[in-house]
Amino acid sequence: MDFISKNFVYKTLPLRDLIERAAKEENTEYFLNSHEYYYLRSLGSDPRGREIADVKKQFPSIASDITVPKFFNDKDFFSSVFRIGSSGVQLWTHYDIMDNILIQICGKKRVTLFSPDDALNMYLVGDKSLVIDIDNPDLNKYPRFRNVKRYECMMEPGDILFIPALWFHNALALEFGIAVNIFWKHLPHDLYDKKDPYGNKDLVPAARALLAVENAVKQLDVLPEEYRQFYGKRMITALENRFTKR
Ligand SMILES: O=C(O)CCC(=O)C(=O)O
Ligand SMILES: [Fe+2]
Repeated sequence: MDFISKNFVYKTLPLRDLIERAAKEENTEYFLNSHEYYYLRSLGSDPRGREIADVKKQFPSIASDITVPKFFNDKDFFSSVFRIGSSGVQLWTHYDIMDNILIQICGKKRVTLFSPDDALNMYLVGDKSLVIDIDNPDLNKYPRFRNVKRYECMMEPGDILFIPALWFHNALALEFGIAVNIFWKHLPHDLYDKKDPYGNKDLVPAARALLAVENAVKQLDVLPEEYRQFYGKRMITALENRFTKR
């Protein structure tokens, strides 16, 4: 999946049909073409997406099939999300702001992780990396991606991967797959954005800081280009001096 060219569309299907279609490479019933891929990221039942995904609430008859390991306190639970997809679907590299366990239920999946320390090498737009093809990256366009340290694992049914908050991850399904991931709040709850059904909005102080930077950059717009560039560089220096550049 490519969030830049948007090579996907959102459609509705009963869960049974989704599973049947996603498990096959070719389908007689389809939306766009008989070889299309499917990916479900479950949500809450509120169509405006304000309810939080919870397998226990939205899929009560099958929820007890999963035993969630006790990695966190019940009061910190945020959401449990179904991830069901065709073989070959690759989810773009992104970070989430909560600690997370990804439970693989069926199918093989390759998960590639990059440390938050590599944030400057990831070419981020929001929570996503512009480097879509991590196996064959365009190093002319994204030269610093050459420096990243890559961590890779193969997940098989029954495997659980701990994905710490801020760690970039990219998931490539090597077979039709069913997974559930669970996000929880490992920081004081008031730091999290209350209107965040996906669990991927930046922490409140971080979002404020990012907005302040954008506003600061806008202040320079009234200056001649030469000055804008110069003070842009001074801002970069100010930030570089405050944060370790790894
Ligand atoms: O398994 C996937 O398809 C994606 C998993 C993911 O992004 C997550 O657990 O946060
Ligand atoms: Fe994720």
